[in-house]
Amino acid sequence: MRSAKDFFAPLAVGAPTPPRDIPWRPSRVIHFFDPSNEKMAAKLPGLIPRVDVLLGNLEDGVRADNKIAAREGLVKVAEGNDFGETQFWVRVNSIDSPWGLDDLLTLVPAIGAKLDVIMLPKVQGAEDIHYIDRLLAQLEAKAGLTRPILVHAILETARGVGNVEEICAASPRMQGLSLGPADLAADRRMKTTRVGGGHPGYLVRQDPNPDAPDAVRATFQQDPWHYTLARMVDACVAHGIMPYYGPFGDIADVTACEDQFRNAFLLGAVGAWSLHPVQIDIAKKVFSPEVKDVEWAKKVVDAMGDGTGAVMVNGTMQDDASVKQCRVILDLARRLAARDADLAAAYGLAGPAA
Ligand SMILES: CC(C)(COP(=O)(O)OP(=O)(O)OC[C@H]1O[C@@H](n2cnc3c(N)ncnc32)[C@H](O)[C@@H]1OP(=O)(O)O)[C@@H](O)C(=O)NCCC(=O)NCCSC(=O)C[C@](C)(O)C(=O)O
Ligand SMILES: [Mg+2]
Repeated sequence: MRSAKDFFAPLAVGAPTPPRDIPWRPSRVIHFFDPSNEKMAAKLPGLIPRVDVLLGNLEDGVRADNKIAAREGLVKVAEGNDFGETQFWVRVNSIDSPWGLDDLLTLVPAIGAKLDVIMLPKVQGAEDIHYIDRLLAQLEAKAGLTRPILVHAILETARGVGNVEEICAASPRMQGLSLGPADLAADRRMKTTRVGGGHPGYLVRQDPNPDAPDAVRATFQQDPWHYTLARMVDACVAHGIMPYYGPFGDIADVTACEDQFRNAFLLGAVGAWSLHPVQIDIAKKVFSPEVKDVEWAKKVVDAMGDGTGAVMVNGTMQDDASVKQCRVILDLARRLAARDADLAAAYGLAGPAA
């Protein structure tokens, strides 16, 4: 185990100092594209200003015979676009695959200065983060980078879920976690073949009515991802990093996608992935607080004065704890409003500096 005293020392001579805090930037939507797909790459100039995070995906979803084209395509995208306020991330291939090492050896020297975050799939434990932590420090030093690249882990194996705390704590570079529901379902031997979302068989049923034993009993679908997501949120918050819901594979079912994203938002996630342009606005809407909730939060914060004691607001008790809940909403609304004039107007909060 590393000493707490050198946790923030660079892991290679000449590498940038590891971050003490993960900077907050809007990340309601992480938009995935395949850099080997020219049609998708052609859409990027229009997509970049619409998304909080643009992510070039090199891993699953990219054909094996396109892996090198995708890596090279990502370099071209980085070189040929100005990302403005939008974050630029990559999902590299896993470190046990034939491509993971070359992804890192190519991308860090070529476009490391533009890459905000490297998303690492199939993380099993702290040892995977330690490996990439040292390797990135060596590559950053060699490339003369002055800003450390952050690391985001996908939780998509049973072992990864079991080690979630250690993964979050493994490096000051850790930026966040996403849920990988498809690989996780397979690894756990769950019997759903869907990419995220619910399942009609995963339900609870209303008790029988003794007066009408043959009456239809209502059923209520449950969320099979609730346990994992809640565990991720606790681990991330405990270590000062950010939890994200992952993908929702039923692109055509925009209603269920919105529901799944909202469940994650309510539980504490900061964003979700979009796999198709139709999911971008869903994520942005869901992960921005609703106007009525911002108005309520303002009202409670105003009524609570210095934030201590107990008062009644619209028939409900508010105290030191509930004002903190309201500040969570208001703080997020303020941060988003400061970057988005439309949200600022809707919330009645200060907008971007002119
Ligand atoms: C689902 C697919 C095949 C439907 O693609 P399509 O072309 O059949 O759809 P479409 O509706 O016909 O597309 C309309 C237009 O939008 C374009 N388009 C479509 N998608 C995008 C996009 N993302 N970004 C930019 N442009 C996009 C597409 O090229 C087309 O352009 P056109 O009008 O010029 O013909 C396609 O959207 C796609 O490949 N999306 C990304 C898939 C992906 O990244 N999968 C991996 C992430 S999920 C995962 O890995 C799991 C996890 C976490 O690991 C685990 O749970 O274990
Ligand atoms: Mg996966």
